[in-house]
Amino acid sequence: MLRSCTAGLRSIWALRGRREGAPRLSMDLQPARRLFSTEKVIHKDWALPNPSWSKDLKLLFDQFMKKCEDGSWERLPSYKRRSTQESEDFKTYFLGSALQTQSLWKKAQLFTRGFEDGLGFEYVIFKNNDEKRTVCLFQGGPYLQGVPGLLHGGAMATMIDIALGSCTGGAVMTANLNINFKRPVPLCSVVVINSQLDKLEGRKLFLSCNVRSVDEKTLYSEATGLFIKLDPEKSST
Ligand SMILES: CCCCCCCCCCCCCCCC(=O)SCCNC(=O)CCNC(=O)[C@H](O)C(C)(C)COP(=O)(O)OP(=O)(O)OC[C@H]1O[C@@H](n2cnc3c(N)ncnc32)[C@H](O)[C@@H]1OP(=O)(O)O
Repeated sequence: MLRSCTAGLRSIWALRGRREGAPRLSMDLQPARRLFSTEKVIHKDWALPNPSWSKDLKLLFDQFMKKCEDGSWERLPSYKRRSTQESEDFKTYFLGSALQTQSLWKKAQLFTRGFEDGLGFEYVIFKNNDEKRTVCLFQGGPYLQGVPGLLHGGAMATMIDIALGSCTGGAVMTANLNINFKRPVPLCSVVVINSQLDKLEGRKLFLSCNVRSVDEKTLYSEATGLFIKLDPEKSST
């Protein structure tokens, strides 16, 4: 698996500098073109295959895309930033004025999408709305190392948080996350995070997930999470 990651990395370096938003490109661009390029990066859907994806990840992706054909599953797009009304509402109703400075808001982006292809978090989430569950396919790149050769537990926790969050809807925040790390995850390997909504109690959403290897033989982690639907009457900051 590490070998496939190294092969992927070679193509990443080959692509470096030619990708939208890469530092070498944007340095010498005219302001208007730079803005155009930035816009393209922001609106790009990152939950799609790129050359760093391993064979396992691509195979699973294709299998789930097939499941989407009858409408029972949907692939969730993923952006560095939301520019939707939903995001605006979140900003207006739930964030304090301190966080609303334009310059900060423009710079901010989802940190899992801040790495170049293959180096950090490569993932895609598929959702089954009827069954209130999601499947997240995740390949953690070399910049997510903790113990040498292994994925950092914090990186795994991040993905678990995102995976559980994908089973919710609307404006929610994580109130509690409880993870049992059962086996270490090899760096650059692909894991499958199966998440589900177990219970809805007023504004409280109780969720759980497990993280397994592609062949399902290894159980890496199990987790539960409590997410709270935000109350527009209260500010979160
Ligand atoms: C609109 C979308 C925009 C989209 C934009 C782009 C998004 C693109 C996707 C990114 C996906 C990333 C996913 C990252 C997800 C984070 O990283 S979230 C960040 C980490 N979490 C936080 O910082 C949360 C900090 N905590 C808080 O702000 C507040 O405690 C909360 C969670 C909002 C709750 O506050 P509250 O609304 O005042 O609720 P409160 O009345 O205290 O409690 C409500 C109920 O929950 C219970 N409760 C609250 N906390 C706990 C707890 N820890 N344990 C047990 N029970 C609890 C209470 O006991 C109460 O129970 P009941 O009395 O109703 O039975």
